[in-house]
Amino acid sequence: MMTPSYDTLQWQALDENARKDVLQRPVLASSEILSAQVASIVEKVQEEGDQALFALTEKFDGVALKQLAITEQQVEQAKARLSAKRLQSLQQAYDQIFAFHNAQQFSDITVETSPGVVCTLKSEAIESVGLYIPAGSAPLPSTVLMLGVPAKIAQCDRVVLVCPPDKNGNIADEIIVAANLCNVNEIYTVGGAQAIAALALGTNTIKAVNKVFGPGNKYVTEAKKQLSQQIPGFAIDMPAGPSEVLVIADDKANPEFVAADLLSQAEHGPDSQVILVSESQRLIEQTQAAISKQLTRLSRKDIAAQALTHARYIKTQSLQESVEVSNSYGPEHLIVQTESPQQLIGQLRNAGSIFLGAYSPESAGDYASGTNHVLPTYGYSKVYSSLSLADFSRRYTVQTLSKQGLANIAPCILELTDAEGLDAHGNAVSIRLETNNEQ
Ligand SMILES: NC(=O)c1ccc[n+]([C@@H]2O[C@H](COP(=O)([O-])OP(=O)(O)OC[C@H]3O[C@@H](n4cnc5c(N)ncnc54)[C@H](O)[C@@H]3O)[C@@H](O)[C@H]2O)c1
Ligand SMILES: N[C@H](CO)Cc1c[nH]c[nH+]1
Ligand SMILES: [Zn+2]
Repeated sequence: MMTPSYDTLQWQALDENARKDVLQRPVLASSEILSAQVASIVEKVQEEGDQALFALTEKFDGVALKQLAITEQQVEQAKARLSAKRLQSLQQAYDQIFAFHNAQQFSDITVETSPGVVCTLKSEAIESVGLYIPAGSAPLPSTVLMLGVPAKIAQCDRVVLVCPPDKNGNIADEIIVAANLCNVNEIYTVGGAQAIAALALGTNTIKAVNKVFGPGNKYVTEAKKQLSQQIPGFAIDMPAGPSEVLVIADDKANPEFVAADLLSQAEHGPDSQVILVSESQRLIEQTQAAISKQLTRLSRKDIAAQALTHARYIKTQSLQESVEVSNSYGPEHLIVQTESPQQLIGQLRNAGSIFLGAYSPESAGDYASGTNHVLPTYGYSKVYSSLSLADFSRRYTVQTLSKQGLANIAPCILELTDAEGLDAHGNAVSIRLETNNEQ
């Protein structure tokens, strides 16, 4: 097991460059090599289609698959193997996620911006969507619900799920059953960058989709980025990479709770990043002691210990300064365990999902409170939103102007077409007002 780092950094003592270094994501260090590796996987899928999917699965997942598609019979078998308790928990999580996302339904917005000028904002489901479910390190059925529930509510025509195989070539029963709860139409056993390439480019077996959703490791995230830049009309949800959590805690926080929260994300993978920011030296030291004690009891202690080698413990001068550190890092998850966390809402910026108070662990949002756990990482929470129902549809506008409505705004339009020197635009307005057209 690797030795976690327990250095405490005094924020005040760091200059601007040192502060940037401290808040850098660990995975970005090798980005050029990563980009070349992923580009060659994408090229192989483009050239060889299904054959590449089988070959790359054998190379990276260590299994020789006979087929990619999961059959209806396999879905029924997966259901039959799960215990009643597990089925009931999947159903309960589904119901709560459904409740929160169903409340996000869009209604048309119609505004008569000027007499006779009627503008409407409408929404329509994206036709075909691909859901990436990570399973390299741990199979994540909870992610199926986070992606499948909004896709179902949005009524996307075709919902395709991809997931890497385990060492026996299988997808976890819980993933298949969760997909079935969400009415997913197709399930394929393939993961990594090659799965994203198949969804974006299409192969004989896996037809291309319009948009790919879901988190994944650095290969998956890089493939999403590259393909969305290369293929016109193909989109991705967001860069949702290795998990991150930043905890702001004050002197009154329970160090055992804080340690448990940090470990809960450290166990995702060696690339996960966990950060504690506090103005209390005592709380930091007690949390470090609690981490080293709790770590030894975890089944994934080796993975968590690796992530803890780049953990950060940052001592600030005040709660206000802790908030500033968090805002400049832009964490995927932000947990606030302070005396009055509600008072910080409004000041807390750039976080994908915020958990307030001692009894709001991130695990609640990861599984079952109802919010979405697919969230921007790498600091993209500064510009991307957490996943929601809106991501599964597109908005478009419709407008209708009466002749009088057009006449009312014609002087404004003509003045501006003149300013831009675009006569044909102006003509498309004036020709209508000059013509006696009864239609
Ligand atoms: N941001 C979010 O919202 C969110 C949510 C859930 C999970 N996550 C993150 O998702 C990630 C899941 O990662 P994972 O690895 O467990 O599963 P994964 O399914 O993302 O990746 C596994 C695949 O990676 C490919 N791969 C492995 N080694 C490779 C190599 N050397 N070269 C090329 N391809 C290779 C393989 O094809 C394998 O199937 C974790 O980092 C977790 O923290 C993020
Ligand atoms: N914390 C992850 C997002 O970063 C989501 C997850 C799934 N299962 C457990 N956790
Ligand atoms: Zn998690």
